[in-house]
Amino acid sequence: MASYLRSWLAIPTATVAQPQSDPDSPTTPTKAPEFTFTEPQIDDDELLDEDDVAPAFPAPNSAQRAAGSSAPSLLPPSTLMPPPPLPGPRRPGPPAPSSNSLMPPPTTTKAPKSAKKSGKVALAPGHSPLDWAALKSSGTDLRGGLTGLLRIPPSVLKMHNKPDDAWSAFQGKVYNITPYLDFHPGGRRELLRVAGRDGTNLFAKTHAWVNVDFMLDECLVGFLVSEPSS
Ligand code: HEM
Repeated sequence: MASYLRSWLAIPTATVAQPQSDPDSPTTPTKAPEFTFTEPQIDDDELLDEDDVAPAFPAPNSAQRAAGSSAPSLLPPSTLMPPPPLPGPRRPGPPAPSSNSLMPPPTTTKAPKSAKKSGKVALAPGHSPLDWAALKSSGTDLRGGLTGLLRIPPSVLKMHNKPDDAWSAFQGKVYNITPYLDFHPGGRRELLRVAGRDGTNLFAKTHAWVNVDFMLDECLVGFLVSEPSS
């Protein structure tokens, strides 16, 4: 096969017909060279190359050939390959823990020493974050009766420092935190620490990742302004 392809890829033999040079007649037009394509001679035997030869069957080293038969046949068991050995008994593994084999390895039973105690409190039933979200979107007044937003100086903020009337400022915005007290995952006491004052720093130290603007948007009462000069 390969030699057949080679013969096709080879440049065909070209015979160039030389123009008849006649020195006496210079006006004779010069003929263009003629190309003659010579078809390659393919020997029939060449068409069958080693690539085309089918693999021997049965394979030269097979049991069938050893038995002297060209077709598969039922051979006496003595001529067949022996079956693979059966898996033996399992090798003994590492020794089982002495106390209870169902216990996890001792390395995972101890709590990590560096784990910080969570400051979260158990919220009363009906005070989950989902309940807070539901309350916010219920249309209930969470601003303590205010209809507009106020300009609130620190002296006014200070006056709202009781659990039933608690305001706190976070990043320049003043919120009525009273309705949120029982919903705060960190507990009422923690949140009341910032009642009547700016809680921005304490908030950022505790959980900067919490979105206060979103959590308390319905509790916004106004904006923190500097004390008016008298
Ligand atoms: C009014 C603004 C506040 C909102 C909306 C708020 C909201 C939250 C939220 C959503 C969590 C749960 C955080 C989490 O699961 O990762 C939380 C936890 C907590 N908050 Fe607040 N918080 C506020 C103010 C404060 C302030 C001012 C303090 C501190 C004085 C505080 C102390 C805590 C503590 C200690 C936790 C528990 C953190 C933990 O150990 O997981 N929070 N708060």
